[in-house]
Amino acid sequence: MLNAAQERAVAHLSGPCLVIAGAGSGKTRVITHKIGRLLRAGLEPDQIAAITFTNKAAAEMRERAAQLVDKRGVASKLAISTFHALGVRMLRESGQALGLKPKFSILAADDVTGLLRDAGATTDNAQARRWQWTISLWKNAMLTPEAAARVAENDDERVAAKVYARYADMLQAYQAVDFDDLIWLPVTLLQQHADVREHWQNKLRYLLVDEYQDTNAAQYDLLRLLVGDKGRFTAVGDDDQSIYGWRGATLDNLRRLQTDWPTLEVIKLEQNYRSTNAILRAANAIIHSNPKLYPKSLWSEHGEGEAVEVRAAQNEDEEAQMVAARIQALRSGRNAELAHIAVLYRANHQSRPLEQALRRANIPYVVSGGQSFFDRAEIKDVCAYLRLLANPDDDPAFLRAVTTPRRGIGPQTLAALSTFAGQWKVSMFEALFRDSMPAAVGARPADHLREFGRLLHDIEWRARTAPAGELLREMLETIGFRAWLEEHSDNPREAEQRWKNVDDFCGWIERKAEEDKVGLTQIAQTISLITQLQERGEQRDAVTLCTLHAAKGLEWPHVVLAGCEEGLLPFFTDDRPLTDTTLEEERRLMYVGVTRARQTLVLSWCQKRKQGRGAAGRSPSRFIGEMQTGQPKTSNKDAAMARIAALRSRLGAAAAEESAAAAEAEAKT
Ligand SMILES: Nc1ncnc2c1ncn2[C@@H]1O[C@H](COP(=O)(O)OP(=O)(O)OP(=O)(O)O)[C@@H](O)[C@H]1O
Ligand SMILES: [Mg+2]
Repeated sequence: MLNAAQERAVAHLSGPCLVIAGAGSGKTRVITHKIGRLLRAGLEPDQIAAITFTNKAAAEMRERAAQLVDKRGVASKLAISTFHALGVRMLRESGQALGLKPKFSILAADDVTGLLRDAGATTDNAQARRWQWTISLWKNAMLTPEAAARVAENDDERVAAKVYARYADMLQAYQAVDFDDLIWLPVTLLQQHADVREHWQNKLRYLLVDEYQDTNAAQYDLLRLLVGDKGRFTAVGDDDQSIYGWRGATLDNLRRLQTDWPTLEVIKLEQNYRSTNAILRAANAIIHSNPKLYPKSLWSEHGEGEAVEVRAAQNEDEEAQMVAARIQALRSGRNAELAHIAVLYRANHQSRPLEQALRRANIPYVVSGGQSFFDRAEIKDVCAYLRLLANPDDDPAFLRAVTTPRRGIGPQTLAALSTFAGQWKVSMFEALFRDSMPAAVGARPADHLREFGRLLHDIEWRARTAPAGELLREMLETIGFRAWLEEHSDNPREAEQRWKNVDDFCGWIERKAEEDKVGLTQIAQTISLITQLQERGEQRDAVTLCTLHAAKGLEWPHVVLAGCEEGLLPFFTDDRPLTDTTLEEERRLMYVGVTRARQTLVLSWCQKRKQGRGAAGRSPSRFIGEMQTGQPKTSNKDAAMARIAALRSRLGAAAAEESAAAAEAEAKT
């Protein structure tokens, strides 16, 4: 169940303990087992606090802990949560000391942007977001508005500090906190109020922290204040998986742990229990190029396994089709469950072509830790029309479509229509055509409603002959959807992006209709089926689509890492060129991705990718080269190795050997 080193970490209860080890070596397992050990040592479940990085990870940990401590009800009392959720709890219970009422509200990111627009007396959303970013960094560095004003280095920052001061007053007046406050207010609370500090130190007798490498300075302070000088805590982490530097996470926290607690027991785990050696070799080779805080090399007893594959595609659509084909091959060839397959990527926008290809191939999927293309408001709006076409009795779809755009139909009218439909036991759409409907909702609203009904009837009728894409575009034109988007977006750029999404969606419908030789109504039926399944959460056997950041800590038997290209992974642009620091962080991100795979791993990249209105040529990620040679290289050699990778994947293994040998020779010179 546990190896010797893990057992040592679990058994060490007397003082502070740090487990520092590579991916898949069982760090999270140490935490769950240690929870069990602490319970057996006599601690009450609510005296144990375990901190994870995401809510999803917290839920998973509670599940695993429940299996270990078979007593019913015990696991639900454990304080397993994210740092932020712990902060909420502390503020609700003890925030009065800071003048915060227990019922304070927590602002979402766009609420904050709105407040900052007011605080800075501007309508410029982009400017407000820049302030938001700066203020967030200040809060994470524990700087008050006054302190921020002192450290501000230029005019922009001085203005931001003024906005910060006004924003802080607004929060106080509204009894509201933002996300960053959830860490630094508890820190302030514990620093300034000895009685509160004592209270929480007695309440939480043992602290366990997963993914410690991604904590920031404020979180470290919270940890230190909570455990006091007794040092009753265990932190586990991997310096090679630190991927939140851009949000202020700092590896200094690993060093600080050793200086702040001289008795710290540091335990390393070497054996990996997750992956095959082919995958681990790739991971080791990539991370080898980064400077080392704690050198380590992963190995496992899972045998060599299948070679890591590199595949090139012409563009992102072809890449997505290739991913879909790969999934089908895994399913039919090896009987793989869809839940055992993940497609990972660097940037959220990469999910769009992937989602479209999976839908076209009827492969169920879930998008985790990011927004699905099909979840975007504008796409859901269009889908509401399609769902209504597929099934006129779909009342939720009716409600969305009939009010998008507004058409002069208000909530009262809809409430009256709903009551009327209920009396007649028909759907709202069908109710539109009952003779007594106008009497129930009023003459004018009835006209608007019927006009909407006629529009849909007309589309349904024409869908029998007209090509799907054309019809859909025409419908969007008729209802004035683009103008509506413009009205309901924060700024022209956002409106344009949203319209582009809709346009993409129409293009996708067009292609699907041509390929499957079907009309709009049939397509609408497939779409509505998948959409509803996803909304009801009934998608148990589904492929996971996930950004690399959200994939941390998770594992799947089969992984495809899409978009392994220069510019995307590592990510950089002309405005944001790579520095040593960002390149190292990108490399760790690649390492996180590669180490999610248990049995098979495919890395794919595109020779061309859409950019603005055109498409730009791309070259394979330097990390592919690093993986294939296993050596850190000079930049010259990089380019040659990238060409080798390109050749190998383009020509297929056998044919590539000859050309690759030539390129390899070139690389040596
Ligand atoms: N001693 C062990 N015996 C058998 N399986 C183990 C052992 N330790 C860990 N595992 C398994 O290995 C896999 C990886 O473990 P775990 O997720 O705890 O690693 P981790 O170090 O937290 O990885 P990451 O760095 O990705 O978060 C899991 O499936 C876990 O159940
Ligand atoms: Mg883990």
